[in-house]
Amino acid sequence: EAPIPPRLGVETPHADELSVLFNESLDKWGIDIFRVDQLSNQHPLVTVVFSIFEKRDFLSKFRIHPSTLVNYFTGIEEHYKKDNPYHNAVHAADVTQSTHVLLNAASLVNVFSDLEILASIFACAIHDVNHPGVTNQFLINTENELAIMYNDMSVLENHHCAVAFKLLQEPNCNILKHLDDSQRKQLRKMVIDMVLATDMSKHMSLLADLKTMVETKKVAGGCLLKLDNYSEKMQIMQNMVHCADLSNPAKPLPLSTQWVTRVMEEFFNQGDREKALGLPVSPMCCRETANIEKSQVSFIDFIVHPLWEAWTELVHPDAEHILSTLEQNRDHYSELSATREAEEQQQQQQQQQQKQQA
Ligand SMILES: COc1ccc(C2=NN(C3CCN(c4nc(N)nc5ccccc45)CC3)C(=O)[C@@H]3CC=CC[C@H]23)cc1OC
Ligand SMILES: [Mg+2]
Ligand SMILES: [Zn+2]
Repeated sequence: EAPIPPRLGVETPHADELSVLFNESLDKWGIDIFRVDQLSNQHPLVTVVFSIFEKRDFLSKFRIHPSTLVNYFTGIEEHYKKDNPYHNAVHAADVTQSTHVLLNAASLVNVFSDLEILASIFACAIHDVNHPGVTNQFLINTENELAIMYNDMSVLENHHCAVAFKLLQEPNCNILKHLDDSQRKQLRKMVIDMVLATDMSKHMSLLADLKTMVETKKVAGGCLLKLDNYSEKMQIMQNMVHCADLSNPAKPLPLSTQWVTRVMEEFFNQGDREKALGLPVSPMCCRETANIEKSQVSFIDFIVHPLWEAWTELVHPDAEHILSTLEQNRDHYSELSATREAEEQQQQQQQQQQKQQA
């Protein structure tokens, strides 16, 4: 019989501290996921997934042996590239835990079945697996084998799904073994639909559909429609995972700034490679000219805030505190960028004066 894994799914000398942290904050927006990474001996994804599955009683509901769960998500975690500054297992753990919190919104209670919740958590955990640390456009521009494999269509997102489902076939990794065929087929379709929707090129159409749903919900007297058809329910699940994927600027500032440093480092590494290859450098990827604070303000204004505004309306009033954190953070970056701009102008004036005096 397979051995029972350790309490939190991972061997760590900090097991007590980690279980205190989870008891306090696993269900909270703003858990320090970087501390979870440290306390879990760099197994943030395994321990977050294991703890969420336990909390939601998924091991018994879906008859998943704890060692199978640990084997599979350890394999997934190993396929997240540790030397990616941003798209690594900590990001996957962050998106998974964030979605776990969003699912607990009062207005979403009884909307999703256990299978739909399992699919959402699973989709988050695997949504960036084996990410190469560059964008779809870079893979397409360099005719990378992944772009050839997926004909330039949602190249990364197709790859993440394929890697995750292939790993299920490894020995003692099939966590879906005791689902019946119909459940397994439904889960596979839902996971693919959610992961493919994390491609930023789908953002505008996803948001448009969400806004339409919010409008119809208003008409239906404010409560969330009893969503009976698959496409409406999947729209909400896709937007929920997409919100979690775009949740960095909506987290407490000390967490948000760490994500900014990480994502810009990953973008700058791509910019270095584009320069070396004589390719045009992608937006926000040039370490010499990028204005980090300005990029955050426009990322929030054009992309993150419109999405979270719509999500907050959909689940009103459960996400108000998230939207206000996002707005506070936006003002912080905007003030920072104004101060930096003023300093730069002052320096230029001083340099001009020194030139004139010389
Ligand atoms: C913490 O801070 C960030 C975290 C994640 C990302 C992410 N960014 N993106 C894209 C987003 C839109 N981008 C813009 N391009 C162009 N031409 N113009 C723009 C003008 C204003 C804003 C954005 C853009 C390209 C990159 C991903 O695709 C990642 C993968 C999936 C989800 C989000 C990720 C960015 C962050 O800060 C900038
Ligand atoms: Mg992705
Ligand atoms: Zn992601």
